[in-house]
Amino acid sequence: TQTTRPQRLLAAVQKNATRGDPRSVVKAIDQFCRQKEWAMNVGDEKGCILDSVVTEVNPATVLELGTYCAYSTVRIASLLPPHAKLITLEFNPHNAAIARQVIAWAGLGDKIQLVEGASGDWIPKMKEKFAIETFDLVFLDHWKDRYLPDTKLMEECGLLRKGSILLADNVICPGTPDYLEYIRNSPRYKSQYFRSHLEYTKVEDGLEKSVFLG
Ligand SMILES: O=C(NCCCCc1cc2ccncc2s1)c1cc(-c2ccc(F)cc2)cc(O)c1O
Ligand SMILES: [Mg+2]
Repeated sequence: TQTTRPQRLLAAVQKNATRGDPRSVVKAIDQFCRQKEWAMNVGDEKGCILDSVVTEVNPATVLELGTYCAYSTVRIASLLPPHAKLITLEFNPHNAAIARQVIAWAGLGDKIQLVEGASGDWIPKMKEKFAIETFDLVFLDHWKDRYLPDTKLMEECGLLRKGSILLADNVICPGTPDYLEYIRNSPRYKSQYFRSHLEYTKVEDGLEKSVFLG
């Protein structure tokens, strides 16, 4: 029977990446997406911007909304200090199953907790279920029309502290106009746009980095 794109991406990781070497997993996925099939990973160009934000923030707690095949999950976790924790939410059970195997191949299982379900359901349960106070860094990469409601939900649930960083993918393509409008005009955030391109293409896209001011 026909394989899925995430299954073919996982096969490329298992064929071309070294077990326990997260950067080789990232490289194998980028190679697969450039040479074989496009996939909606943050990619290598925006990935470098992501790397610089992660190393600058040096977060102890990270929330990723939208795992897909765990490309950015692995990319972020490979830069975290020891004992730091990354929680990643994925809605699609098939993608989650593939992501778990990519995370295992990278050897990052002890830093990453993958949770299956919808952000709107899980955000209100974060504190009690995962003993989380607040997140130092949130990477938004899920449904583009959920960035704004979920940011408001994180505020309401007290998951953001003065200095928490939100980093949002795809603010141009596919685009998150209501989120950009809110976050750039709210007195509670200081935002900065990092211009780049849609993964593996020449189409404009970018990351919006916002600091919660409390
Ligand atoms: O949709 C995208 N990403 C979200 C997938 C939805 C997965 C979800 C995870 C989750 C977790 C918790 N609650 C709810 C949800 S929903 C996405 C799409 C494109 C793109 C760009 C140009 C195209 F022509 C076609 C696609 C590029 C990207 O970088 C993306 O990230
Ligand atoms: Mg994205």
